[in-house]
Amino acid sequence: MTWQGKRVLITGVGGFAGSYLAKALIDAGAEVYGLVKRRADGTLPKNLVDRGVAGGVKLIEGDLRDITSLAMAIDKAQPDVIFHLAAQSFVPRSFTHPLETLEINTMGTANLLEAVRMRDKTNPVIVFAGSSEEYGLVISSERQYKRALEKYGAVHPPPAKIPELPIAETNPLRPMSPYAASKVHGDYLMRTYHAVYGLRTIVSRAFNHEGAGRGIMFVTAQVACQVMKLKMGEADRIKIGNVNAFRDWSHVEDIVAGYMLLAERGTPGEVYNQGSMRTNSVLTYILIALEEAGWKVRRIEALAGGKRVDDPTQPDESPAFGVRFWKTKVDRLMLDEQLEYEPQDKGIVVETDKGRITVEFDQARFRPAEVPILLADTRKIQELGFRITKTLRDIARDQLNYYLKQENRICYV
Ligand SMILES: C[C@H]1O[C@H](OP(=O)(O)OP(=O)(O)OC[C@H]2O[C@@H](n3cnc4c(=O)[nH]c(N)nc43)[C@H](O)[C@@H]2O)[C@@H](O)[C@@H](O)C1=O
Repeated sequence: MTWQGKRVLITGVGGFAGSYLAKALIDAGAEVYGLVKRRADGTLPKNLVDRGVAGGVKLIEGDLRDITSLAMAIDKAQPDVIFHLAAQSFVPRSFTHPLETLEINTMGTANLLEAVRMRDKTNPVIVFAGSSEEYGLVISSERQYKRALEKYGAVHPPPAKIPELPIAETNPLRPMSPYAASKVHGDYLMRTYHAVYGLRTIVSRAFNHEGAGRGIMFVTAQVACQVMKLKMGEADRIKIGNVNAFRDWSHVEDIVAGYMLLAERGTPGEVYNQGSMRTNSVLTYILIALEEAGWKVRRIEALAGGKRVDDPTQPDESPAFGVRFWKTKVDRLMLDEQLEYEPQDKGIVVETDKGRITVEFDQARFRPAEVPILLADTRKIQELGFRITKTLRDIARDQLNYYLKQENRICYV
């Protein structure tokens, strides 16, 4: 499929991934319509302005909770392809605002599918932004399985093999937040509407994706913004939550290319992971961001004492879970379960070539339940031609550069 002249509707076009997708589609020659919520002040979404496509996207006012507005958007856009990205996407907010999350993510998805079923005559391809969060409680070792059973009482369904990594599309879905549950519902709805009504729905389960302009409440943006503040002398420490979590981080541009690929070559009714087939700890992301900002990290140690690691960012290429990927010495120690930082460690002192930096644990940033580790098996989408082009250091550099501008350095959570 060529994108030249194709009519595309993006829900969530003003969001982080939506704005990158709009840019890529416009560059490819598509006619892009974007659903945006009414803005009383008449301003354009900052993401669209930052991507340079504020004038290029045909904005349609609408709200996922209002099916009439969705029907009108479909009438107006007459789309060949719909990318359904709009969502309440911040996991902690879903714990404090579960109903809002369900309304937007679950009912909103149902509204969109109903609007397409009732109004559309062209049967567009619909690519749905599912999420790696749907996999949730992934079991990585016997020890972690035992701990999960102690903490949650049950792991359902029980793991067929341990480790359950890397995560294939056939892995069990064990959502660990209202956000994740809302995405599981959307995922199943998409496939139901394919099976029952023949809608051409394709589910993407993207793992974490980052880059310049990532929402400030997400961890990579929190880290990059705070590191830049340190560099500019505007802060004296970094505040963070759980540094033991492992995530499969890709650059948003790679994921957006994957969304387009799915629309072009994906099979309706199917599910595709999108990710980097790497996994790194939040701690590594902090240390890498410090290095990309100009510090050389020599050693780390718990603030409360102990858990000392020399040369923590030393590259480690040894395989983990049968996959060979870039990681650090500190990742390796954490994956081997030799190292884990607890809230009572209070934080970490990072010794660098230019002095010590404090990374302080902030209790408010820990979650009621946590997804411990994510590592994508992306062989299915690779068969369509999917490739990752950016490294973790590329991602950190891109995010740091965004915070060189003072007006972007608003690190509140
Ligand atoms: C694919 C998936 O990706 C995203 O979900 P997420 O993985 O929850 O992303 P995050 O960047 O908020 O957290 C990553 C990890 O980092 C830990 N963490 C430590 N300290 C802080 C901290 O200070 N802030 C945050 N936000 N997290 C922290 C936190 O506990 C978690 O383990 C969304 O786009 C979601 O919509 C989505 O679909």
